[in-house]
Amino acid sequence: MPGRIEDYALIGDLQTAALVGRDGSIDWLCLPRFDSPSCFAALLGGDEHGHWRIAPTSDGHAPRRSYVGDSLVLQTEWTTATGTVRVIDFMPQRDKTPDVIRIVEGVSGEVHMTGEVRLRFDYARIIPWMRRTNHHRVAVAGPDAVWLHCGDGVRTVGKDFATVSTFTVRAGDRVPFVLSYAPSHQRQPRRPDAEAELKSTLADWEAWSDRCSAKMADRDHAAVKRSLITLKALTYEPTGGIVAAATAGLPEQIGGARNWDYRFCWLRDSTMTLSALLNAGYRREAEAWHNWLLRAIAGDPADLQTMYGVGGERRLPETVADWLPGYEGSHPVRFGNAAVDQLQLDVYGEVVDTLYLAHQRGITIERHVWGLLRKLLEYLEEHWSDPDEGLWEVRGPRRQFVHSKIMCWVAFDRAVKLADETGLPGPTERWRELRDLIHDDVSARGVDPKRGVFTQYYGGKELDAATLFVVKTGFLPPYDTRVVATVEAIQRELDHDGFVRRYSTPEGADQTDAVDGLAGTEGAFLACSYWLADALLAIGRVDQARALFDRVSGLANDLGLISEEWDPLTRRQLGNTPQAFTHVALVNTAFALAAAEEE
Ligand SMILES: OC[C@H]1O[C@H](O[C@H]2O[C@H](CO)[C@@H](O)[C@H](O)[C@H]2O)[C@H](O)[C@@H](O)[C@@H]1O
Repeated sequence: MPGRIEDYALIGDLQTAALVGRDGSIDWLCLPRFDSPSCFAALLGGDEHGHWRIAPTSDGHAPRRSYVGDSLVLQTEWTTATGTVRVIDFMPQRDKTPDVIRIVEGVSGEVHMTGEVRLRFDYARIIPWMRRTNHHRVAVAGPDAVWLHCGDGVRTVGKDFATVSTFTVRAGDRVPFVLSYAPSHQRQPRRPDAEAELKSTLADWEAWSDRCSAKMADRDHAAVKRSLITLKALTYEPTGGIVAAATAGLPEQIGGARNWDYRFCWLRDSTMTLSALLNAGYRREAEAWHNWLLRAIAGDPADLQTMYGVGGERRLPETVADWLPGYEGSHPVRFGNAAVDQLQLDVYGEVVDTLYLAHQRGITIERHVWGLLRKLLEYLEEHWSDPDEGLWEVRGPRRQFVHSKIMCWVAFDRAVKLADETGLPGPTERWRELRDLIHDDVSARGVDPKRGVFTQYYGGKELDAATLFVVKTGFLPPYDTRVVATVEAIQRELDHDGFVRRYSTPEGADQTDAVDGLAGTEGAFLACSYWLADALLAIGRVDQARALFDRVSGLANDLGLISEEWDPLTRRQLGNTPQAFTHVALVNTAFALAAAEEE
């Protein structure tokens, strides 16, 4: 049985990531990439779906955990009746093969430990063939091979298709375990020196963290730093692509059907991530992502997708893994994501906005990039008034979503600014006209005439937290009465016990007539809670913004990690974890608060 979502820690090597539970069990690991099939998927079922636990044989619960400094090296410490033991978990930034290293360290007394590795390939569909070599156990099936080295002197036995070890650590002992992946047709990969890798992994992360040049309030420092490290950990180093989260299938409602695969690069999520990294001084990441973007979207502008694979792949077909029970019975479990085929017009605005931010931070917009941008805007000129699935990726009918239109306005607005500020040639008069046309259209059709608030879609009555972008993007000034009325209405009516729902979902599990076309309901959407704090700041309500920011950030687990949503009733995190969208929003609100509080 997996732990609670907030029980998990993240380790990773900038190409993939693993989730480590409080009980010392790695319950999620996909190799060799974020979006590869898993070899540990206990998270979406139980131990039988693959896991690797190392923990004291008895008293194996309630450990203390922390990351070592500003790194992604995790240490979990248990105090038992006979002594204290620490397990240090990390993945070295990759040289050739992906490695997971676990060093068991005796702190005091002596502790009897049990290790159990149950490898299951292809999302737990395949039990690999295990064999023993001199120093390793190797698991092979189809294209994959995993090599496991258990510390010198640790005796292992095969039991129920798992490798089990029992050993005792005494104060001062350090017992390394190494799991390495290689394609099965290749030779055994080089076994890394665990202690040397620990040193260099710590040094890599500390050096990266030291590059942060952002200003923030002292009280927000730890949360922001951890969020930035998490965002970096979600970046696929070889290409610069940024995944929305490390996991697939974690539910937006426990036991519900809203279980999606987030191990892809959404233009929306990654442009926001990029802004946060740029604002924190991480220019190299910005340049890498910028290049990833240009490769990913190259071609016909009509083919622009909402999301891509980490290498820029375009086909991400959604399949149901009916052999997996799902997290606490939340099924179906889906791999791939059908939202890839949707029309989400907001992404045009997000892409142009990010290019504008990059330009403001000194990154040159090259001529071929400008050419691509002009083509995108030609396409948008023809299509901005089409209905779409919107940023919430509804699976109901397409609508005229107000947020999508606001972001189309952003696309033309930023293009005009870019042309004016760089001197790059373009039909700026036409872009100005389109910008004004969209503004008029949204003002006329996106506001409830009775209440004077922005609605979710043209002609609707419902609210949508995404309309807070009306002030975030500069579409309207903060003192506009429609802005203030919308902020107050969202604060009041989308409230979910002090947090914010993204839009209203009907109660009851069998209703599929909701705008999103999905059965069931969901928790408070944490990014939206931060967006409300941003909007409150914009309209001068700094104290309310601070209180909301602290409340949301207080939901992070003991390691500073947050998933997509929160259920205030059961007080549990929900959805994929850790989620870039939430951490980005945390970082951006912290920066905005720092500026407002300094004033
Ligand atoms: O709620 C339905 C949709 O949920 C997912 O999308 C959400 O996550 C994306 C990644 O963080 C984010 O960009 C989007 O705005 C969110 O709505 C899921 O990926 C969709 O397939 C699903 O329809």
